[in-house]
Amino acid sequence: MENYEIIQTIGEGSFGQVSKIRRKADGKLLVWKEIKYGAMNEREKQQLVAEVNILRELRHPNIVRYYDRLIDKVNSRIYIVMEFCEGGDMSGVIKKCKRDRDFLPEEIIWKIFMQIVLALHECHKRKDGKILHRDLKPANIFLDSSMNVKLGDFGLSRMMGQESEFAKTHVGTPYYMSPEQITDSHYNEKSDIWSLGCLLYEFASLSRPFEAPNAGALAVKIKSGKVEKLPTRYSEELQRVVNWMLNMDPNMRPSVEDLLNLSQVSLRIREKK
Ligand SMILES: CNC(=O)c1c(C)[nH]c(/C=C2\C(=O)Nc3ccc(Cl)cc32)c1C
Repeated sequence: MENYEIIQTIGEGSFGQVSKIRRKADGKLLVWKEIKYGAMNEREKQQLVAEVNILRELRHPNIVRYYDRLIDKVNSRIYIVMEFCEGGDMSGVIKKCKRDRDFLPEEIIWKIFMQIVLALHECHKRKDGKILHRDLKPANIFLDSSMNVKLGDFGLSRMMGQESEFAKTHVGTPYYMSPEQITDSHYNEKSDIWSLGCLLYEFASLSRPFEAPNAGALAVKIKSGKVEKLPTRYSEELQRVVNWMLNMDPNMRPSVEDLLNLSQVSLRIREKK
């Protein structure tokens, strides 16, 4: 801990406080996420260690970079040191757009979407078992200083997924939960695609596809499969891709590969190179 200086707390990440820190050796700005593991049982602790090890392996320009982990045994806390993204998270961007009544230009939406698809591709393509995000939402999508999009909080979600006791005391309203997760809480990569569909919907309409005051009413809405159309300012193509990902049948949803081959996405991947 002595290698870092805490600057300020910048957010309540899922399951832990996120603070902006400075590495003393070179003054580099980073963040750390504090996770209190005192209340975890043995299995959950194993899971946490396994998932931090997953984080360490993920190296991709669109995934928040893991730098270090510090264990404070005295206070049963683990600190995960990660990349600082000075643009904050997409939930902040969406709130600002809403406040200013300013829709995101379609061009920007596709650029953001393309980078998240690339990040998911990196995780889904892994040899030894896919890493499923399980918690794709605007608050887990970060922007760095050059507007590059970074998927954050990766991997920790298995440990913190709905099924774990530890998470039960921490999880918010699961707005992006897929229909199959509600019925048989069966989670696979097509559930990540459902959440990605909810994300893309929210970037365009600045509101969630399914809103409800509590988890019960939310489940009814998600199971109804009814979704408002996007604002008419956006193309048919954007509407079609959202509808494709929000298909009630997981098998009818696109794979990450299908999304990479979309003209709107592949075009921008080539532009990036
Ligand atoms: C208002 N929000 C901010 O100012 C903000 C900024 C500038 N950065 C963040 C958050 C992160 C950040 O900058 N890097 C991160 C890596 C992992 C996680 Cl879970 C969160 C972050 C936040 C919440």
